[in-house]
Amino acid sequence: MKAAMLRSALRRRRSSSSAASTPSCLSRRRFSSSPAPERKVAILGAAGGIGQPISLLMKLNPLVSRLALYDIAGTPGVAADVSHVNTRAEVKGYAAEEQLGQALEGSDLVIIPAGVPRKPGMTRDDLFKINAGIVKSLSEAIAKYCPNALVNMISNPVNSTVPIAAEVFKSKGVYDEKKLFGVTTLDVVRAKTFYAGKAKVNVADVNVPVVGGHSGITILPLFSQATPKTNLSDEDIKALTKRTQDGGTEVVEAKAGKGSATLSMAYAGAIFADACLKGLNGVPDVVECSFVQSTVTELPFSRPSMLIFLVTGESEHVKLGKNGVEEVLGLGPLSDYEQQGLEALKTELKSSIEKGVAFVRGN
Ligand SMILES: NC(=O)c1ccc[n+]([C@@H]2O[C@H](COP(=O)([O-])OP(=O)(O)OC[C@H]3O[C@@H](n4cnc5c(N)ncnc54)[C@H](O)[C@@H]3O)[C@@H](O)[C@H]2O)c1
Ligand SMILES: O=C(O)C[C@H](O)C(=O)O
Repeated sequence: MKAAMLRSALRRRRSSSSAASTPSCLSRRRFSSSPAPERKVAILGAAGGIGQPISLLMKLNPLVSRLALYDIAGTPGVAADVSHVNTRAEVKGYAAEEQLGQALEGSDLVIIPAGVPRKPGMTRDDLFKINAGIVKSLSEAIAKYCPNALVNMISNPVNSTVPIAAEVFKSKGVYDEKKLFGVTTLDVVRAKTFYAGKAKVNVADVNVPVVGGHSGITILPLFSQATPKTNLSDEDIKALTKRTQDGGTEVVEAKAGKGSATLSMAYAGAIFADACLKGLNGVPDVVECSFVQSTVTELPFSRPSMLIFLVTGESEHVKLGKNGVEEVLGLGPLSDYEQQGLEALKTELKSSIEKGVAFVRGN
């Protein structure tokens, strides 16, 4: 049932006009004379490697009317620079911690790329030590100043930072699982690019769902559901899966100590943020993959308030609506290889989720 719904939603999405599937900053709607509803977007970590290009992309998005750029370093320059772009959004920079409240107040959507990136030889989990604290304090501020905003978590390790934010929101009594998203769109972007290259099809026509979390084997691309259908061999599918799982490391190594993916991430983050804004604005059939809480699981709730993402933590196809996640669409039919991948990722994903939860609970 869920699989059929998913297929039909994805079909609708592919066949629909640009409204649901083309990022607004890339669509001709930016020349439209009728403005979309007022929407405030806050970017926390706006002066960083991801923060700067995603600030620009959100400034280009006609769905944004106010753009709040917050960082603990370098904000004034970035805000002044971006503010000169002649598009709808009014840009304001917020530079110090005491300005965080103002940056967040009235936000419909908060995008979080704050935190340190990997260097060669590191895992995403190695970032936990620093980034967990950053995400916790930013989440506390969101709970205080804009508890109803949608939150797009980019900071790594996503498999733990999303549970951290959820636990903070729960502790403040403002948690709504429909509004918290781990941004895994970059895995989808990569899977599409690599599939199109291998299958020699037009990348613009390609769709590949990616489920699971956002780290190594927890990233599970579902090439069996990729469209257009092609006759790639099992070996090709294995190689594509591995390359998608290692995509972040490929960039980290190529940057040789100067950080991780920033430009492709900003692109992916802007696509996901745009989908959230479209959902808020009531555009129908907006479907993306994201790391969200879900009760679609065969596992029992082992602790009453423990986070159970799908099967202890899966990315999901979510249909976005006026309140955030409107519907979790499920995994769809998996090949044997994907089913094995799903089983294999559970242990790591479960432990990353529990690590995040324990960090906030102090145990
Ligand atoms: N989800 C994904 O797919 C994905 C992809 C790429 C990178 N990332 C992650 O995104 C994060 C940022 O990467 P980057 O390359 O932009 O790093 P960066 O170091 O270039 O930028 C991070 C920014 O965060 C700011 N910052 C630090 N602490 C802050 C705080 N308390 N409040 C506000 N801002 C703060 C820094 O001043 C800096 O400007 C990393 O954790 C990285 O691993 C995630
Ligand atoms: O790989 C990283 O550390 C950054 C990010 O998660 C990515 O997938 O590019």
